[in-house]
Amino acid sequence: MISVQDVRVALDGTPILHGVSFDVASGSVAGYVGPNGAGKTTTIRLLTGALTPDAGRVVVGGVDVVADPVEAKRRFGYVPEHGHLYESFTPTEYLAFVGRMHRLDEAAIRVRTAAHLRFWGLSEAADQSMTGFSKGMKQKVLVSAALVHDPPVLLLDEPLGGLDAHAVLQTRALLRTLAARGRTVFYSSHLLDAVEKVADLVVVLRDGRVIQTGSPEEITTLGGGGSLEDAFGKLTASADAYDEAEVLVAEAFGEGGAELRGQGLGREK
Ligand SMILES: Nc1ncnc2c1ncn2[C@@H]1O[C@H](COP(=O)(O)OP(=O)(O)OP(=O)(O)O)[C@@H](O)[C@H]1O
Repeated sequence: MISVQDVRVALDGTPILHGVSFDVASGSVAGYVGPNGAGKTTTIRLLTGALTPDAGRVVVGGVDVVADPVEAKRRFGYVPEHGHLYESFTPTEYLAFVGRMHRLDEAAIRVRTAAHLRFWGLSEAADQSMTGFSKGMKQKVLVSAALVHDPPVLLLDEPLGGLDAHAVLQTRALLRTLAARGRTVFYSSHLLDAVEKVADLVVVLRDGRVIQTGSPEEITTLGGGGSLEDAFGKLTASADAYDEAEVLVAEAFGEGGAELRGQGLGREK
């Protein structure tokens, strides 16, 4: 489970999170969504212990991240937005390296590495240097590395970067399967349709505050029906994107401006 209670953080003297609270039960997937700059990555940095809150409490896998950072780190796997892996390694070497850091025995490392690489269709590339890997292939290795020690909690920051349609489906199936087996999944993303399809719980963040928490159905109902994307637009009070695009094109190309607001000529049918 994950519990974040009344967390406040300032960075360089600027308050970024203003009393953020939410709970994610074991066996569920939480989608953490919010506009650019809302504070999603800052929250993940708190969950991983990379950042210490100025106030409040952060518990991951039942362990207080500030009080016992070493034990907390054993409880989660983390897929960062811009993950770094040692590209001169092969996937087999890299996953073994990560597994050894977690003190797994060699037999467990072999079994888990083979299973993960087979799942992602990377068995044939298992012993190739990752230097020439595509972004998606590297992302699959990063997800595998986050899971190699079978953590009770999985933290993902925009995990779908570079993944093709099939890999997106696989990721969704993997997250749902992990949740069904009792793991806790925390999934931060801008991709609302992806979140809608996988999450039991959606936490909507805006300007460093949780403005809504509920199932995808509850959030869309609160937003007046439609898709999670529509509800998100209303909840986060973002301007009508089609109106804004109209004004941009008009202003940038000298065809007038604000009077076009509301016409939304390019609007999808
Ligand atoms: N080191 C820092 N010093 C000062 N402000 C920072 C620092 N890091 C982030 N911020 C600010 O904190 C706010 C939240 O940033 P954060 O990266 O958590 O947002 P986010 O929701 O992950 O955004 P995005 O969706 O664009 O990745 C932003 O306004 C950002 O400018």
